[in-house]
Amino acid sequence: MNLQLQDVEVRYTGQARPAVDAVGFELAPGEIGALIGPSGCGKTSLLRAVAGLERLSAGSIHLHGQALSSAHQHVAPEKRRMGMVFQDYALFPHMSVAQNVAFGLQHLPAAERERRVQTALDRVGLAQAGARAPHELSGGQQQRVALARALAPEPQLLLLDEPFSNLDVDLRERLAYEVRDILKAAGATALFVTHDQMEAFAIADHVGVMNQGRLHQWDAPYQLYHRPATRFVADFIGKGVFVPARVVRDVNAQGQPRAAHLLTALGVLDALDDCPLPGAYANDECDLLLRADDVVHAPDSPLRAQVLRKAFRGADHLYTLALADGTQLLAQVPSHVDHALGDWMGIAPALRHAVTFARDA
Ligand SMILES: Nc1ncnc2c1ncn2[C@@H]1O[C@H](COP(=O)(O)OP(=O)(O)OP(=O)(O)O)[C@@H](O)[C@H]1O
Repeated sequence: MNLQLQDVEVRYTGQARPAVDAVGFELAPGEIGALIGPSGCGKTSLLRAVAGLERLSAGSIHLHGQALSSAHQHVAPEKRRMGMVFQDYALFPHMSVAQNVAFGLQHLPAAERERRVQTALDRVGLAQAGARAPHELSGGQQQRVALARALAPEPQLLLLDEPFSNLDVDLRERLAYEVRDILKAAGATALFVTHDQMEAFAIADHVGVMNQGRLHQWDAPYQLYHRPATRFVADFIGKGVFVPARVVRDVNAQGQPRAAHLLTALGVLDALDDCPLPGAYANDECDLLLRADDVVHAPDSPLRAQVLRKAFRGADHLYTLALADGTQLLAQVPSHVDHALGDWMGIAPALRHAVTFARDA
């Protein structure tokens, strides 16, 4: 196992609560991890702790089995063999692109240094740019040079702190996919922080969702969206609402107990994978997560909902709807289905598995 964090805690003096609170996860060699969460959740503090720029008050960090940080031990940042990429590129303006990339390679013989610089520039698609000055390059190209500089010393772990936040939206998205390809081609193990979940999903194999210092879930993007472990993750990732549901099991015509199903304002939801069993929640009452793509447009459906709001998003509309009993839903509907505010439209539930949580107090 490459990077291993166990019960990591970071405390700043004068702060009542730890900035990072009992966080643990593992990142295998060649994997890319991302940390996301609302502002102040502790993701930057955690990344800095891995880099050795913050000390731990509890827990431990290991890389390739070597202890780097604990409450009693602290390997200096420059001894950790980690590369870092920051949001502001931090290229040296008076050096050429090649000199920037060679910066961490001074200990190597000239020929080897030359080879590493060329390989790193090749990897980021800037093989011809070595002699140019940083200011002659676009923002995206400068960020790729910063990536080449971090990759050139072949670090055991690459840390990226909001690497795209200074770039415009179009470029960010393109560069995010490119960076994934570059890191995978280099076989690099990387951990990065971003506030943009789409970016995290585009790049990372595993994404950690943090809130108030705690890591709520460390999982593949698909799992975060479809199997959120906590109500916070369900809320933070993707669009959705919680609707009250009751877990029931009744008998079929032959008197056999049927699979458990859910009673909701949308009707009876059955044939669900992973439906909770009766008794899973107090009084069998829970809240069901309904994603915008769990509710589909169904013109002939007897289930009708009124359009409260709609947001045009190109390929689809995101409708905010209300059932006759006032229950609000979100529905992602192809944009040619164009209802006016106040219209009643037919809808149907289309979920395959139930994500439920204890009823919010
Ligand atoms: N040097 C510091 N001294 C004291 N408190 C700090 C320090 N750095 C961060 N904090 C506090 O620790 C908490 C976590 O901050 P951190 O910067 O890690 O969060 P973040 O998730 O990266 O936020 P953002 O997305 O806004 O950068 C916050 O409450 C912050 O105010």
